[in-house]
Amino acid sequence: MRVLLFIAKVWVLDMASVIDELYSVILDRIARRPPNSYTVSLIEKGREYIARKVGEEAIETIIASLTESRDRFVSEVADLIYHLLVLMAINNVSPDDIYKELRRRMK
Ligand SMILES: N=c1c2ncn([C@@H]3O[C@H](COP(=O)(O)OP(=O)(O)OP(=O)(O)O)[C@@H](O)[C@H]3O)c2ncn1[C@@H]1O[C@H](COP(=O)(O)O)[C@@H](O)[C@H]1O
Repeated sequence: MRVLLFIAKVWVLDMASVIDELYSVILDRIARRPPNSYTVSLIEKGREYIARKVGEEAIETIIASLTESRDRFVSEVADLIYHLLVLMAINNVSPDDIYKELRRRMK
C-alpha cells in the first residue's frame, strides 16, 4: 500500500512539473514572440479565438472518450490541457492558482 501511495505521489508530482514547465514555455513565447510558434499564432488571433479553441478541444476530447481509441483520447486530453494553459496565461491564472483551488476542495 505504501509503495502504491509513493508511486501515485511521484506520478502526480511529475504531472504537475510537466504542466508547470509547459506553462513557463507558453509565458516565454508570449513575452518573446518568436517566429513559427503556434502559441504566438494563437495569441495574435485573440482571446475569443483561444476560448473557442478550448471549447473545440473539449468537444474533441468528449468524442474521443466515447468513440475513439485510448491513444486518441490521450492525444485530445493533451491538446485540451495545452490550449487551457494558453487561456489561463492570457488571464494571468497560473497552474499554482489551480493547484491551490483543488487542494482547498480536497476532502
Ligand atoms: N503542447 C503543445 C501543443 N499541443 C497541441 N498543440 C497544437 O495545437 C494544434 C491543435 O490542432 P488542431 O487540429 O485543433 O488545430 P490546427 O488546425 O493545427 O490549428 P488551428 O488553425 O485550428 O488553430 C496543433 O497545431 C498542435 O501542434 C500544441 N502546440 C504547442 N505545444 C507546446 O507548447 C510549447 C510552445 O510551442 P510553440 O508555441 O509552437 O513554440 C512547446 O513546448 C510545444 O511542445
